[in-house]
Amino acid sequence: MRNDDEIWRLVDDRRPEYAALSDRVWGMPELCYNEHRSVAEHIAMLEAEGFAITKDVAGIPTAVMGEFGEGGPVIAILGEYDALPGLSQEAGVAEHRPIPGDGNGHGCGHNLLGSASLLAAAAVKDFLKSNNLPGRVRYYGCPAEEGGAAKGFMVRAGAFDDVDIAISWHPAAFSGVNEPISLANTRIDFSFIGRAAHAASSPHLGRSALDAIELMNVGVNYMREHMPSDARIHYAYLDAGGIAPNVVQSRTKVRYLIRARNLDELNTLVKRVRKIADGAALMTETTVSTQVISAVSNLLGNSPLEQLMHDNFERLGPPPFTEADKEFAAEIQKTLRDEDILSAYRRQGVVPETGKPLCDAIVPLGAKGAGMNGSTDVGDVSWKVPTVQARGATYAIGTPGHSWQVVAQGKTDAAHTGMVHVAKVMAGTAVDALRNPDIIAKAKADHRARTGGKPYQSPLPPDAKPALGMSLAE
Ligand SMILES: Nc1ccc(C(=O)N[C@@H](CCC(=O)O)C(=O)O)cc1
Repeated sequence: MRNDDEIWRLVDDRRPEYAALSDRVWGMPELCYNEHRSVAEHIAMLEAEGFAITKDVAGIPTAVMGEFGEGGPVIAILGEYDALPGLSQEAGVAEHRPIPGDGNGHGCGHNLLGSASLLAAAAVKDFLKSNNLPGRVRYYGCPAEEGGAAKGFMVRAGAFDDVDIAISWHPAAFSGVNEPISLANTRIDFSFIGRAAHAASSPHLGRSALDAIELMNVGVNYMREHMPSDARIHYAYLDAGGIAPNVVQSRTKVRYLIRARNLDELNTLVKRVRKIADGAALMTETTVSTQVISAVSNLLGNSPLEQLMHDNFERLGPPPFTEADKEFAAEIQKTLRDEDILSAYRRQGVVPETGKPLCDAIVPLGAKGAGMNGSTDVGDVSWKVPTVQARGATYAIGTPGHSWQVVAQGKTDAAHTGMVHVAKVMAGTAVDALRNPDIIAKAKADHRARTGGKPYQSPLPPDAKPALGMSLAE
């Protein structure tokens, strides 16, 4: 029997337990640093599997690490389990049907992300055991990917200092090695303080903190034409100053999310946004203070690991979706526009096909897609240690990210099949690296060449802390 067969069987055997874990986490969608029940599910599974468990990684109550093995290289497999606000949705239906409750939903598929990564780590554990191999496999349960930069705080606290390589994945419409392109970003809250006054009888005595935000937004809107074209700036009002139009708003808060190709471009933009905020405060005779909520680096690729993971994809073939899987995916596609589907192909750099609801091929390594204009805190792990990510098909082609359609497809057989499939790819990649130290040496050399040997620098200001217990709308 080939060893890669053994590792894949170790993954397959666990499908029922890990599909159930994913479904339970789907059913308790928790946000940014509030994933207490979800991490408890992951801890219970780590205990059942016999991992040595470290809780509260980096002082974060919803972060966990499980380790198995002795000596040898350290392979980290990264999982996530946070959900998104406003995306509550019934499972298995092809229409928008929110569930009564808190409104949260697994609109980025992190229920699958965490379960597949833990599944892969568990299979590698048993492989190490049965083959009596030196080496350590770790599962990192990472919270708050959606806006909390938890992995950045974990890296900064030293949680990856002795890791040799890191492996992760993300649910997607296509299967293949993830193109290692994402935007660096930071979230900064700007709080303005003015002076309240009767808006009709003494408006001249008031100084509007709401005007300050509006002028800041206008300033940033004018700046947009004069920034790198792939940079992004978004904002959300956290506090517009109250509901009374006849009171001059004295306190307001706006959250800015600023993104750029790399940290240098990001830092330049952040300085300009800060100047605009100061300008708005000057114009309105208000004061402004700021708090950095999160910051993440762009992704750094690693050619040897990408090749290794791609070889695993090729050996395994595409996920074995059934006719029933395709039928439901086709129902989901009826809720999408042709433009959604075409743009999904374009983003992958793959020639569009019609009448194909689910991925049935492996995206070629190096296919030139549009690049990811989103961000991920895996970026910070990737600057610290050689890192590779898969994308694993779990939903219909064209499904937009962060949508009710992702949530609706989060518990399907297709989702479970995609989860098991990508767990095999990750476990196979880990086992190949464990059995062949040369691969790890090559991955490290590639990493050194890309970073120029410069030690990792956190984009987080030294006084920034994980935004624990903070609701996203605070
Ligand atoms: N493979 C993926 C990784 C991240 C995301 C994503 O949507 N991330 C969020 C949060 C990123 C952050 O702020 O760190 C975003 O870009 O807005 C999507 C696909």
